[in-house]
Amino acid sequence: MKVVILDSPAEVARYGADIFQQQLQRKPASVFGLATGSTPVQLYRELIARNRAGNISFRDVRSFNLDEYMDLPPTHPQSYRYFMDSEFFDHIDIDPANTRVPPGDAADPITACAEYEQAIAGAGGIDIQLLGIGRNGHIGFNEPTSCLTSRTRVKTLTRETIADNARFFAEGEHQPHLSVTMGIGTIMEARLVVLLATGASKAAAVKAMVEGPVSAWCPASMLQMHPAAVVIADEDAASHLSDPAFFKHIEAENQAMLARLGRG
Ligand SMILES: N[C@@H]1[C@@H](O)[C@H](O)[C@@H](COP(=O)(O)O)O[C@@H]1O
Repeated sequence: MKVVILDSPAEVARYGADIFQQQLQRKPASVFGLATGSTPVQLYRELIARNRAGNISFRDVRSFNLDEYMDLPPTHPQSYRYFMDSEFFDHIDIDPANTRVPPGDAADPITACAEYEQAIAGAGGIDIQLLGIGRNGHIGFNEPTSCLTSRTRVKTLTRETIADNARFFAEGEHQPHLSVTMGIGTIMEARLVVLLATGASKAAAVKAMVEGPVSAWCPASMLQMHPAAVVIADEDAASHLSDPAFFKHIEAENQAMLARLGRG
């Protein structure tokens, strides 16, 4: 697991956007696994700006989102489909038909989850999976105790996650307690995983993910087993790590090596 610690959320967004840009230059028809939440919004804005400037194109990209609430119609402002359209897809040159979000409103979610997995496999698998992290270490909606090899399925949200996300719902408004999420096994099959973490509220989860035992109590800790996972954290989110200076040293060495190889 590579850990990159940067000064600010803006730098986290730029570093993440650079990874997507390099991937698009290598493979214009990339398959992206995308995430919602407040953390990736700046990265999406950065990608939108680069798309508008003509530096990158999403014309041939296909995308699969990580998760969706159960029983919220795609037109609901808190649905993740609505979020992705309004925060990202509506502002870039992606073909809307190539964007998929898990089937939260399917009449038969079990069959629909299996079809979602088949669609990812049919697209050739995910090149980059973008992730945020919940305060309890969840990724997607894979809450603590999730099976570490799980596939796309219906998941019950913890009380903590429901409370964390309540800020997005109006008082008295129905807030789903169920979700459809890619599984941890699904995420682990992505060729590259990029997890963004910003703010002090994520510091304990980041420490558990990076330093803790691999455990279903911290689903993100499974990324320690991924051959190509990059955690991009700001100083606040990295503040509980035992030795942040070591990760900075590694990154400086990596950048120097890339510069020597002419890939900086
Ligand atoms: N299902 C999403 C996750 O994919 C996201 O990573 C997490 C953190 O959100 P935020 O980035 O707003 O802190 O919240 C939600 O529960």
